[in-house]
Amino acid sequence: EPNTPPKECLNRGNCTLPIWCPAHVYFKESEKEHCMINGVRKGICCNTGRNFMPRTNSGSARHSPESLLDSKTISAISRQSAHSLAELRSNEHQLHKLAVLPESSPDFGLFTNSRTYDVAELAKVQNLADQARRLALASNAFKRRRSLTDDQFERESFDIDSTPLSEDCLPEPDCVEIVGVYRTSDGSCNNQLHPTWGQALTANLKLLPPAYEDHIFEARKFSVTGQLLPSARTISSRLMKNKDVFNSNFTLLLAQFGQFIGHDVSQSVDHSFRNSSGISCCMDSGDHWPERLRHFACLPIDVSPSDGFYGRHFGRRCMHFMRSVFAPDHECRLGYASQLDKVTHFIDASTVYGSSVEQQGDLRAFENGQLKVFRDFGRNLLPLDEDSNACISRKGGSACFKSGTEAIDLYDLRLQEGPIYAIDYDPIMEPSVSSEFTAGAFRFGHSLIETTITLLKGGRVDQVLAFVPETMNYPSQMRRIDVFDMILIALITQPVQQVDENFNENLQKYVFRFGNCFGTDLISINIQRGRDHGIQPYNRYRELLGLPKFTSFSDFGPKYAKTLATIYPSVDDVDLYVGGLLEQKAPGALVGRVFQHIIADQFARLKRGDRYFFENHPRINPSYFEPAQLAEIRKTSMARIVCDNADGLSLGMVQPEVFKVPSTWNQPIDCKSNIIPSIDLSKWRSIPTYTDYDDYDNILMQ
Ligand code: HEM
Ligand SMILES: [Ca+2]
Repeated sequence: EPNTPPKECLNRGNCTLPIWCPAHVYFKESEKEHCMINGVRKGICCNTGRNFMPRTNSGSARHSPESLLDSKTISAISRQSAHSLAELRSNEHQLHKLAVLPESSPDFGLFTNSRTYDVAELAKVQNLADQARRLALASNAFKRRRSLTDDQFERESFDIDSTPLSEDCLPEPDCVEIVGVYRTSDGSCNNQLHPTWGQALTANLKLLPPAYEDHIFEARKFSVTGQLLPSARTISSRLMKNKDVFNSNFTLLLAQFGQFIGHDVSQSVDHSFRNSSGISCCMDSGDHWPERLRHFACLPIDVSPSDGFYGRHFGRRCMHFMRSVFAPDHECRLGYASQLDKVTHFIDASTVYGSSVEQQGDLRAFENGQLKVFRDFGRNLLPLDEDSNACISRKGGSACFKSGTEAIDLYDLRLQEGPIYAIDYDPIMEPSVSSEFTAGAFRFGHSLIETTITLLKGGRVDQVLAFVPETMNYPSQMRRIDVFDMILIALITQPVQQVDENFNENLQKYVFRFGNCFGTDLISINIQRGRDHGIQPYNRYRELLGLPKFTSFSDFGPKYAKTLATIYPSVDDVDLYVGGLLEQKAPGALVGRVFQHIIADQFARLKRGDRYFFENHPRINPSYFEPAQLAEIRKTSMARIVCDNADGLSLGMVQPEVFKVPSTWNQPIDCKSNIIPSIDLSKWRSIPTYTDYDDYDNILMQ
């Protein structure tokens, strides 16, 4: 840089990372004021916009709709949106005779993956979905009546607190009732000013105002040139390949743990009929439903007649895709729709324990604080689920067993020296999961997976299993006594694949295939999910991060330029998921800059926005750990967790860094060795309590 920006913001706002200041993408270059964060990172001076984290909010316009419309009109809008929803529901009722997903179809598998099982939870989800849709319909009516521009609607916010529309706002949890020593099971009351932040069954946030076609909730459909966008399947089939390209540094455990964390923080829910059965978005014949018979939440993917797999072999023209349900806005405003996250956004092992008091009750033994277990050949497995259908679900991580089968506890994996307590809790940092993360960047993991997992026994190949469909949703494999160790060994030794345009063929053709000739295409689903969640095209995120925008397809590199140009009308149309997979890798990273920032932003939110983060100081975190306990926690490692959870049948040695393949510097050692330290639980035996934190700090200093 010819001239380094000043350390502080001289004229306006606070110095923040560009990703936390979406409003800057609206500034002209000459209006942008740069600054330095901690003297090392270039930041931007920020004080305006929505969904962003700077300290001041003075630049953003907040209106009450009453200042723009009289209360009679507001009431009319409220009635009208209730009426429109009722109409949608009555059409849905008609469809129920026609368009129920057959349970044997691959699309049913996809649906069970993103549905909700528990009757009480389903009712809650459907209620919230209705509220949110009414608000979306009201937003639409409001925008039209007031002739608001798209731009105004994106950047300004319209409080509806004191209007009849507020009936559909998210209810505030009553935090006073809760004795706040530990996390609540649904994540509520973590943030004391915004008790719904991070709570289960609340909205994903958006890093940029969404790219909805109508700026409110309809999925993006047209190119910036005005032409139709290419179908998600066209992009998948023309651009994505099935070559094996390994990354010989990292092990499959990295992918597995990534998926585990991903599902701890986010699970979207597909629309279903009121009685929980699946809605079919394509006719059994493989054609699209005529418009009038298509459910309002269906967003089926076009399949071209020349499609080499679904089209030519199976005569399909339509790929099932159901939209995620919406959630009401956290702050009771009119505006664009956001999607509902069923689980607690925080990293809190909700994959294991569930995201509500009811789910926890179901899993706990209520004896010595332990979980219920299923004793199988002398091993403790998770309890079996009475619902055999759950076998093809993602309920709590995996299936047939209640909750997750992943027998790993969540510990922080850094063995680092540093201040005893973290000091960066930030009560204005919204911890919610972003759509960009969960419906885009964090699905980079799908590219890591190779076709098979090889199980070894005594150094010989015992079984070669295809990830899809032979391991996915077949947890009964786990009951073969020696399989668990063999899987663990494979996870810590087999390398992942590179994050790129290459995918395991099964993920592109046979996901949820079961007994059928074909399954669904996860890559098409990911691209369509991005459009469903209103994720902006890739280039907008370059802008958001302060990176130069791509001006032509050749900026993606010669390898992709030609193919991209035959698919997309403009470089400004490239979907985030696609651009993120193709972008040049950042130094030392598995992914490129844009995915890297979106992922880093998310983990920063999840840590800094979580009052109960385990390292937080007792002043902040009421369930803090004693320094001696923290020291124990920090001793542990993923290697120790693998060792301690193995059955000890064939797994007796692991390399200290299990996310990396064994090497000269990372040689397998005996699980009994204290080179892989264990946690000393005796430090939890006596729990001193401090009433005065200054005392506490004095003890720390000694
Ligand atoms: C064989 C391995 C895997 C299979 C078959 C698989 C399959 C799926 C499916 C079917 C969905 C739902 C798609 C939709 O309806 O939008 C999904 C979502 C997702 N997957 Fe994977 N996945 C695998 C591995 C991974 C890995 C390794 C990661 C990350 C490192 C990952 C991250 C995610 C995320 C973040 C979501 C979105 C969750 C949500 O918010 O609902 N997956 N996956
Ligand atoms: Ca969680």
